[in-house]
Order: sequence, then C-alpha cells, then structure tokens
Amino acid sequence: MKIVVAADHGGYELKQKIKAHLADKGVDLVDEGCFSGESVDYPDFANKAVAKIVGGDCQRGVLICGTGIGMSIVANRNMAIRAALCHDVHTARMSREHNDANVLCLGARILSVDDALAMVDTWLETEFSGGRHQRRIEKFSR
Ligand SMILES: O=C(CO)[C@H](O)[C@H](O)[C@H](O)COP(=O)(O)O
Repeated sequence: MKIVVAADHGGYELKQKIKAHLADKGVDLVDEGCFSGESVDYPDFANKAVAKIVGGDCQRGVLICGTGIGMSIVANRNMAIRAALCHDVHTARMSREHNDANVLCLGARILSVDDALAMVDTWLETEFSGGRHQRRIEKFSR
C-alpha cells in the first residue's frame, strides 16, 4: 500500500514528523507538499493528494491543515474519497472499521505530535469490517 501525504502551512511541521515516522516503519509514501511553512492554500494540496488516489498511484492519504476541516471538505468533494476528520485514536480506528476511510485528515493546531502519530499508526493498521458497513457505503458511492 502506498500512502500520499499532503499539508498546507498549518500542517507542514506535523507532515514532516509523520513522514519521518512512516519512513522509519518502511511505509511507501509520496509527499505532495507543501514543502515549507510559507502560507499556501489548503485546496491546492488536498486536490494534489486526491489526484494521486483517484489516479491509482496511492491507495490512501493523510492530509493535514490547521484544523483538518478544510482538507476534509475539499477531499470529500470527490466521490472516490471517504475522508475522515479524526480527533483521537478511537475515531481514527472507527473511520477504518465502519467507514473504510481512504483519507485521514488531521488538525495540526489541535493535536499533539504523539497523538497524531498514534492515530496514523492505528488508522493504517485497522481493517474495514465490511458487512452492514459495506451496504451503507454503497448508499453514497457510485
Ligand atoms: O485549518 C485550515 C483550514 O481548515 C488551514 O490549515 C489554515 O490553518 C486555516 O485556514 C488558517 O489559515 P491561516 O492563513 O494560517 O490563518
């Protein structure tokens, strides 16, 4: 599985930490920016990451901005994306088990680095439960 990571300026520092953490674990990833703390617009980076998933280069994404809200709104405009804005390990796990989320959105100005890394690990390790949850996903998917 290949992961795309992307952030705006509000999420840049946390993205760097997540990248280093995942690289240590041998996770295959691609970074779609941004590449400094200079002010940028989150839709540009959300859309770059979505394109990687829709195009098939990556299977999942982690998107980070100040709150995670902007990234989740933009990513979810694409029908192929189930982006989950999560706030703790529990919501990260549930977004995989029940929602088969293919994008995790994080708020760098809300979360501690340790909590964010624990959420990413849980989110990547947790499988979709299927069953009744598959039926529900099919009701909003094409
Ligand atoms: O949280 C965000 C969008 O939901 C962004 O990361 C920005 O941090 C937020 O919009 C604030 O932007 P600013 O230009 O840093 O004030």
